Amino acid sequence: MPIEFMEIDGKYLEGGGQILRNALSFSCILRTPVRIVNIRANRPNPGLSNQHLFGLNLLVQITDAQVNGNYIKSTEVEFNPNKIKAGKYFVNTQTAASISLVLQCALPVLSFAGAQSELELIGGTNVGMAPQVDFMTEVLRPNLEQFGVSFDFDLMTRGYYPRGGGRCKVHIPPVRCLNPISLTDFGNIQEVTGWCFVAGRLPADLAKSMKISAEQELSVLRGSHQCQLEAYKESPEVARDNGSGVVLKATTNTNCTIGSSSLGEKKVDAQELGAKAGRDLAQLLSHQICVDSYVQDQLILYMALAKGQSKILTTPLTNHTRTAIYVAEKMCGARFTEQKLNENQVLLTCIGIGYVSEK
Ligand SMILES: Nc1ncnc2c1ncn2[C@@H]1O[C@H](COP(=O)(O)OP(=O)(O)OP(=O)(O)O)[C@@H](O)[C@H]1O
Repeated sequence: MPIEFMEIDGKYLEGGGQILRNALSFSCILRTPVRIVNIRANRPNPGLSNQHLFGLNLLVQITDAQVNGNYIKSTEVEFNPNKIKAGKYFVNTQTAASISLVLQCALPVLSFAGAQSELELIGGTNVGMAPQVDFMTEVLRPNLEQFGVSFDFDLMTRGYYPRGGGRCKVHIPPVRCLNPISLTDFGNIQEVTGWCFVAGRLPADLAKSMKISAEQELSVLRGSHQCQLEAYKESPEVARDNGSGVVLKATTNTNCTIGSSSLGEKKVDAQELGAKAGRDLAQLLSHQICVDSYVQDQLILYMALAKGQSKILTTPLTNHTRTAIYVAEKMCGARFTEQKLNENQVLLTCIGIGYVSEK
């Protein structure tokens, strides 16, 4: 019998790599064969790039999938997974391809593997257009924990653009099903924490200046919360190349974790790096939203699979989120409703399908 593939249009709205990752993750979990066409059609370099190909091939391994089109620049992939296998997996991207984005597509799949898995990843830990690994562990993870999903993350080395070489081990415990979440009450800010780092030949003073400018922007926040930012230089054993950045997070007494970040380019304007992350976080907090705009799109798949109604109070929806909703609704039949409360706040509700893993 010919295989019936569900077709996902990779040029829908955002038209980037995330459609591919989400479609593949759903495909593995639901055992739905999927054909993704027009991959990354809205990007200047369409088709699979390194990070996408390594993510795809990892999922091929995890599910013994039959696959067509898994090569660089491919704009169409057919993917037919078998059962998810828990185990030890290793991916060396040999570039600065984002470790976080490889993890983004593998985490939900391995969470439903029925037993603990270990994933060793080599690539970029703090690179542009992707969550820094610190954002994954400090900001995204506490949000995912509300669904019952978690992971342990051991960072051995950091990898920056262009050489990469960052290395981590991720341990992923199994879950059978996901709790629905309700993140709609901002409450009061409890604590603001953050990390301002430099590495390689960059002087430690730059990190201090990032910290000062971030603190200045955060000082507009009212309340009795603690603000504790660290400024440091990575040791040469951990980071061999030049790199710099800031990751900030705020927690509230109602279990919200909201983050912001910035990443240094070749020429580092330390003051602006700190100020940008500080300004972004201060603005999110002044709008009293519970889920920031980068966590927003990364929760869609989990909301769709959770049992029953999930609700998040968040920023106006990003194109990444609308795209993730398109994939989720098409692939698993979950239903999302968006209610605009005002210019800065949207209430996003989802009736999840209550997926339960086979094992
Ligand atoms: N600064 C950031 N902080 C946290 N998350 C981020 C940040 N920048 C991007 N992301 C997340 O990374 C993902 C990027 O998806 P996207 O499809 O744009 O990227 P991609 O796979 O690198 O492909 P492409 O090259 O096609 O853009 C999204 O989930 C987005 O929320």
